[in-house]
Amino acid sequence: MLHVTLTRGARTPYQMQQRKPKLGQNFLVDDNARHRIADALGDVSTRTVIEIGPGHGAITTILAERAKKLTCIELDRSLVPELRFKFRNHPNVEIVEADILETDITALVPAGEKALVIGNLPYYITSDILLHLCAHEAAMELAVVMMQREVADRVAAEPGNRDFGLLSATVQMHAEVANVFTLPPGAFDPPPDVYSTVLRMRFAPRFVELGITDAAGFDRFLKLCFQQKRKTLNNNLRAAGYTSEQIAEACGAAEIEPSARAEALPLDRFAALYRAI
Ligand SMILES: C[S@@+](CC[C@H](N)C(=O)[O-])C[C@H]1O[C@@H](n2cnc3c(N)ncnc32)[C@H](O)[C@@H]1O
Repeated sequence: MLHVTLTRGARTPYQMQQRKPKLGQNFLVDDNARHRIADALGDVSTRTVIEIGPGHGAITTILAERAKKLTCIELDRSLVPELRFKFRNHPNVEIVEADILETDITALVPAGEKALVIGNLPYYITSDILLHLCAHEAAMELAVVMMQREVADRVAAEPGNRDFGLLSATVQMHAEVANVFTLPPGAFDPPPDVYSTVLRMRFAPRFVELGITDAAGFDRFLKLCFQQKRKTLNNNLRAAGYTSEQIAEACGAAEIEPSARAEALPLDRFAALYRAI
């Protein structure tokens, strides 16, 4: 007979065989941290919560006791039976085997409600997940998401900061972003090579306020402005096919120097430039 003695935080033989680094599987093993991240969602007793990548259920276990409804999206099919077994006595918990990027988040949220989203994200697709959340912003109030610290710094950066870029501008058009806390690699098993930061994103699209009627067109325009981060707006927009005259005129109307770089512009200036051009 095999006898295994487990210390707190140690993995069972079952869990060891489950780890798939390609799926970004760095499991949260710091007990205090998993409570802090769950607490950052606030009162969920009347809410629908969507968890991205429940893994072995570090955060799920806490929210299963608190949420009115908890829907967990897990891509790794070998984790799904374990999760379904673990939460078999929680009728409020649903484990869905799916790729979050292929999931219609809006369809998971009952009509008239706004969901809360939580996740210790798989880091290899963090930006894609953030953009996917933004695309479904109307169905959500808040997301509390953990990601590599450097990516979180970029998402939360303000104009003029060297971290401010396309990801910052795009996400900040859809949500107010706040840094919640940062964790060292030792909070995870296996420990990643990087620190991790939890961000709170409160969905509050700014398109109407900034006079943008075509959000998708504006997102595409931002990509052109940041095409080459170190180049001036004039050069990036020239490369995108605008003439010098068009750029000079639009920059004049938007009160921007054509020699400015996109990383220095606040969102309302991008909006003014888009409207003018
Ligand atoms: C960083 S782990 C977090 C696991 C767990 N929530 C925790 O904190 O310990 C990321 C989880 O996302 C899952 N995952 C990876 N890619 C995914 C995708 N495209 N859609 C849904 N889940 C995914 C992984 O299998 C893994 O369980």
